[in-house]
Amino acid sequence: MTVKVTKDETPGGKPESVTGDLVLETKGVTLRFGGVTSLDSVELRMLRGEILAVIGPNGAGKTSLFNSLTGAYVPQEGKITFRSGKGGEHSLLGCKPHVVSLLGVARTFQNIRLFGALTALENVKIAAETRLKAGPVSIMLGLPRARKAERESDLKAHEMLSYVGLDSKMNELGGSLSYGDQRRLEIARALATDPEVLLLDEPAAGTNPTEKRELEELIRRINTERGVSVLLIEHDMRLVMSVADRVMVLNFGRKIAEGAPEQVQRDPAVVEAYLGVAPQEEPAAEGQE
Ligand SMILES: Nc1ncnc2c1ncn2[C@@H]1O[C@H](COP(=O)(O)OP(=O)(O)OP(=O)(O)O)[C@@H](O)[C@H]1O
Repeated sequence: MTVKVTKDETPGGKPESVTGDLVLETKGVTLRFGGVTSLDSVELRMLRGEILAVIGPNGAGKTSLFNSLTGAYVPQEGKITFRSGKGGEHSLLGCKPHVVSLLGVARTFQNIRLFGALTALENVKIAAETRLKAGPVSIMLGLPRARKAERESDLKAHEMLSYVGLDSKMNELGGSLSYGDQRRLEIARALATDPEVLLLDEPAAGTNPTEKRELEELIRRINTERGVSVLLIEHDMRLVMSVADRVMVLNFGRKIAEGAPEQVQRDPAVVEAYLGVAPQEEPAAEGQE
């Protein structure tokens, strides 16, 4: 794999919330579509407070894993457990996506899913409202509880747009924003649900080099300032190697490697998965067998 790997120093270091306990765990997760096995006994162990990247060639099963963790797909076998920092252990297998979000696991999508005809602010407010306790009846009747919920979601949406650097664009339509801004808007929307774990599916796809650098900085801030554990799918190896604490590699639905970025990039199985051929042996030095 021809990527240069230097793990940048994280400004300010890791938050104290990195405790080393498991926040998300899968055991033997297997997902099949007819004859295609897109996940094959996948074991994921994500520590609270870490940035864990999931990489692998096209079709390796990365998005299938995200979809299984967030309730969009229901694997035929295995266990998926989320351990909330607020206490409680939850099985996510077969959970409805909105329940997964309420429990504290939020995501963005590889193919951006925003309401193009709503403003940036409205897009984030919708997500913020899912956290609040006002039901449709109290909203229709304009009851005090509903008005309070409306104010809170408005505040939250402003806060999150400002956090991702989109406050000056809050009244622009989601569909009219640049690709990089749409990706950040998706992140703001996910953050508005106050997640403990954030799943980012190819957040750098389609962004320019400046937007990539800003994204890298944003992912670090979300992790260090907000204490959010980040699971990251990304093809941009420079970004992965720069922000990830650990990397897990999938190929044909199976985990083939896991470890520190610099360790994983030297792993012969990973090099082979990316290049399609086994790495060349170093030629023996003269005088050696
Ligand atoms: N809904 C589905 N129906 C049928 N097959 C699917 C479905 N979703 C995923 N697959 C198959 O599962 C395998 C893994 O796909 P997946 O999208 O998870 O890979 P990926 O690693 O995310 O790929 P990429 O990097 O290209 O996004 C592929 O063979 C794909 O065709």
